[in-house]
Amino acid sequence: MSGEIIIRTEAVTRRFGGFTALKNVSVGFEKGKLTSIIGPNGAGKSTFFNILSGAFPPSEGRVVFGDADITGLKPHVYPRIGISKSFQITNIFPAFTVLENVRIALQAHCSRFNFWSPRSRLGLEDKAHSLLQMVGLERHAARLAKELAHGQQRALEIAVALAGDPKLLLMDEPTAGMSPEETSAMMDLIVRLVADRTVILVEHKMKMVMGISDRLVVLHHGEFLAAGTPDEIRNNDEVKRVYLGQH
Ligand SMILES: Nc1ncnc2c1ncn2[C@@H]1O[C@H](COP(=O)(O)OP(=O)(O)OP(=O)(O)O)[C@@H](O)[C@H]1O
Repeated sequence: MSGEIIIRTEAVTRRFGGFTALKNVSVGFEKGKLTSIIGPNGAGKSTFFNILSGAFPPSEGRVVFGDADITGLKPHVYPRIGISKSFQITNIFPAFTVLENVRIALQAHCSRFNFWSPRSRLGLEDKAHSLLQMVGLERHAARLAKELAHGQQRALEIAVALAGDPKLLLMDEPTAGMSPEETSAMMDLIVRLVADRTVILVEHKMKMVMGISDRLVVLHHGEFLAAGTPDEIRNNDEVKRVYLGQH
């Protein structure tokens, strides 16, 4: 690994009662890259993701973003420091149009003063349209969010997550429940997103992550197993052993 590290964990452990779901995990994530966190069922992927995204703090260890220790920072502060996460369609207002959903998200990131000036409102409208273009929903701008197909709702959710122009985007299973066509559209979108920012995702679909990731982090039984490029991971004997018999 040669590039600048945007976020890292230092000896992160997470316990739930007497059970240790994550043990002493230290991982650095490179800036401007797409890194996927993989591992068999119960490996600790979601727990690790939740610690990175601030959903809950580690029992031990630290999370460092840039130079700042963000361990235990409340989730609502994350967008302000440049970290967004995309994992729930509940971020969307179903009875509002696609455009309104993005506009509301943009407004949430504007100061009141700026928002009411006619110039910034115009800017807001343009920005909303360009975000919709980015995620491939421009032609659905006037439709109600609830009328969109599942894959399109996830794309809208990503536009909402991008409204704060995050440096780091965290995605939990972005293609969950998607058809093959929707999965392929989402993969294209994720690759486009990485042109301007860092993306970390958790995903079960191995073929997908192998195809689009710059780097992979493999967890197993709550422990760090390996990190590297898709080729390095594909050829890693320990990883092969862990995935043997799985698909
Ligand atoms: N809130 C919790 N309370 C108790 N145990 C938990 C909790 N969250 C996770 N675990 C346990 O921690 C372990 C790791 O779970 P986690 O969901 O992080 O794994 P995962 O790799 O995301 O799994 P999957 O691929 O099945 O989604 C599992 O054994 C799980 O049962």
